[in-house]
Amino acid sequence: MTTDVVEEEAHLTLPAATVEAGRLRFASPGDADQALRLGAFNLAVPEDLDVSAGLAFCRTFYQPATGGPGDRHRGHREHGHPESKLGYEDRPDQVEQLQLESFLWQRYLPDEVTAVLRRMRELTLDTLYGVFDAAGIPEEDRELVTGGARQDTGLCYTTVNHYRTGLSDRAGIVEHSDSGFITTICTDQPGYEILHEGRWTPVRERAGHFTVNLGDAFRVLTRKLPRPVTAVYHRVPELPSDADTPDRSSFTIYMGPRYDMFLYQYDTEGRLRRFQDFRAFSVEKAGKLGYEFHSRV
Ligand SMILES: O=C(O)CCC(=O)C(=O)O
Ligand SMILES: [Fe+2]
Repeated sequence: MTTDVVEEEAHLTLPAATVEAGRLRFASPGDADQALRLGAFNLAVPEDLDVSAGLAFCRTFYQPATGGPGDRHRGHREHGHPESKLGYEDRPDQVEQLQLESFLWQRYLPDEVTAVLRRMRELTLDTLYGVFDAAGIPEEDRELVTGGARQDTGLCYTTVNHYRTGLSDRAGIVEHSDSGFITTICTDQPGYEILHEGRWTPVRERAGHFTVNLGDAFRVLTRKLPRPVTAVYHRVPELPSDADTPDRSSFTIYMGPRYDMFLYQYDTEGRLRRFQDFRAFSVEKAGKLGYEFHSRV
């Protein structure tokens, strides 16, 4: 008798959390520990949040403008977004992306998309504060290190990603860590992988959940604390073109320091110190990874 051995690629299941009445709750204390160590976890999509307008926008933003000048669903490749320091980017991987600061959503995006993003911004803020709790960051320091995330005076933006499967011989999105404190990702398909114990590992999708990444600003802040946070290295490998499957979409909410601020770090005695100018840090990081830093920042 022969036994068929099905080689299955090892998938990783991320720890899970929910936000209830504005407070982040991990499924267990073990999930909280693992989330900080991995720098990634799943966050339940609240029952009253319908993300479909956001995913629909991922499938139209790059299309040529057709409607009147007021059509904010399309035409973002050519738009220019003069008010934004970020805007549209045709990247060297499969992704073309639109990045817009939160104070510009109302101006440039369809109303129903702005509504979804605002709700996700609230959720991301509650989640950030929950991770600060888990990492032991004193409440009185949070305004300073985030530049006022609660008042929306830090840097908050959305990234809208279209994975162009027609472009072959390039990654979906190249490996990177996110630069800020936190990124909440909503996607319609698997593909997200993290570097885990030295191996690129696909992450199992958890239905009804966002993926949350913790970034460089968190890693720097907590490096010398008893519970250091990892800035998760992540990527999406090249996605094949498939007539039966629409191109992969994702959109995110990012929160980090403003580029005119400092990154901070606790020393071994727990004293908060300036670490590095965040813009200089970002330019240096872009240089190491071989890409151009936003020319308008
Ligand atoms: O699309 C994804 O799953 C990840 C996107 C991402 O890493 C980013 O926008 O920084
Ligand atoms: Fe990312």
